[in-house]
Amino acid sequence: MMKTRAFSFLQTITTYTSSLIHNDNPNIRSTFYLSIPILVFSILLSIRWILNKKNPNQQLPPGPRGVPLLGSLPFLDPELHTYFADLVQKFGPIYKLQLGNKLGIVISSPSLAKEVLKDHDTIFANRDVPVAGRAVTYGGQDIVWTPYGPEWRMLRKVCVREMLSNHSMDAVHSLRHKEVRRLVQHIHSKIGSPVDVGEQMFLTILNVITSMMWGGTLKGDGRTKIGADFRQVVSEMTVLLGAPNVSDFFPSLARFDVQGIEKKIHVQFLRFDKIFDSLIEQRLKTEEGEEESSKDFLQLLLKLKDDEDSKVPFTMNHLKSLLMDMVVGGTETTSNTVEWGIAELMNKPETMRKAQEELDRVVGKDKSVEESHLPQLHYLQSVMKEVLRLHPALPLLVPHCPSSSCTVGGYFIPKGSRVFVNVWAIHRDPTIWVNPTEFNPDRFLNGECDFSGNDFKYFPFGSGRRICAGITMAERMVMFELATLVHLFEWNMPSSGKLNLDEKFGIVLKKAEPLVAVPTPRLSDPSLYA
Ligand code: HEM
Repeated sequence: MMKTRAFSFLQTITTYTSSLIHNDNPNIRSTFYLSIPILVFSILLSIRWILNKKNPNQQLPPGPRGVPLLGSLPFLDPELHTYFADLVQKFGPIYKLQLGNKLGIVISSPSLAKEVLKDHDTIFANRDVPVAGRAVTYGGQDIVWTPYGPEWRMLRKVCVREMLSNHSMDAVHSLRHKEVRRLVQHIHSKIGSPVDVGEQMFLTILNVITSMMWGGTLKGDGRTKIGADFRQVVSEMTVLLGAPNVSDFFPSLARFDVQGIEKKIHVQFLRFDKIFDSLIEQRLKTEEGEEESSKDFLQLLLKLKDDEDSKVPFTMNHLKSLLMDMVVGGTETTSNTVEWGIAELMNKPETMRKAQEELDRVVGKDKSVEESHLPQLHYLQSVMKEVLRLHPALPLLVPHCPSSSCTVGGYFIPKGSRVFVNVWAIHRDPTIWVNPTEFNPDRFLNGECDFSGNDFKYFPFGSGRRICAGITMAERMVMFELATLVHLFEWNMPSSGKLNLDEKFGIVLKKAEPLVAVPTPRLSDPSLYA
């Protein structure tokens, strides 16, 4: 039946075509020839559509229709994490969004996240490098954006082994101690006046990271002034990295940089690049005269660069990209988490009191918090987990990109799609969490969830091969800063201020309004603040 219909359809087309070709009117003939490419294109599109329909393995996930050419781009809300979460109601836990020429796939359930990050880990361990990411990492030569393969493995191994492992962290324990003491002194000097909590956390983690990397810290006036500049640069970079960019969705338009994102981020990039160049130059100069200088990360990297035997060459661009990853990737994520922690505790005084009681019990009222106390602070660990549940620093992780086409949730996911795993939405799913929007650290007290990425209802650091490279440092710094601030100070809003817990999306989630709070000393021994 089908065959007969197809045959008679073909016969009609052939007769009609032949009449047009042999038509005496030259206008009709030329119109016919002009319409051939359009006809061929339409036939090809129809064949693709029919094939997709016929083969269930090639069925794309559902999703909004969008408008011709642009797809859903005109409707994207800048608060991508909540916008994506809202669409789940209509399209379910896996849906597609046509973003210009790019196909976006949004995943919002534990079982689908497991398929992407565990079952098909190798395929999804790739990245779709945005123009802005490429611009700040010497063409995408860092850990975050390098495609999955030997180069990425080499970079990640270098970083984790030499700087971010438990062993390396233990070796530089005194640097963290020194910076946290400096933080306490600074806050104590501001007693009774408003303090920008996020800024102070940022300066502390920045100093920890830079002192580990090249032995440099900001002190005195420079700590606040230069540190605040650094913070602004990092913050602008992460906002630009998270912003939807026409150049990514229409690569052929990338050279026009329609929104000016590449230009803006390049300006910020140059500021860092200049700092890195001068640090490297200084280090190379001092090394000429020294037999054995201090073994910081930069020195190890410079040595690696000169190692001609290594299988994957380590270049100066790799070196600078790694410095960039640590400074940009490690600072805002960590400092925003502590800022959220203090804000949530201030908003729920009974949780603040519980945390303080635990600190008084474990540390005492006559001592300062040391890193050795942290494993015994079970309630505070639950506070940290709860903060990262409600406000995961990277709410959509870093988007993944399949290196070959595959099937997820029964749907076809084409090679090269941009895959957003909405960990923020999973962490607030009412079918998984009781009263999901309530800040309640008690839910973690049974020790059930950890950061290993094996539990797909809770994975603030991601999961699988691309899991965060800095978990050890992040955990230690968040806990150490949080414990110290809660143990030594009471925090209140300025009389004119109101605590605001709204979020603002960038690639890194932040508070819509910075937390500016007034500290007062909590303990009576003045030597704890010196
Ligand atoms: C609370 C603090 C932090 C959180 C919540 C966090 C979270 C994450 C997440 C969700 C990812 C992406 C995982 C994925 O794509 O699936 C990531 C990647 C990464 N993070 Fe973190 N991070 C934090 C702190 C740090 C720190 C302190 C460092 C280093 C100093 C760091 C270095 C990195 C790097 C290098 C990557 C890229 C890994 C790769 O692509 O292979 N992060 N982080």
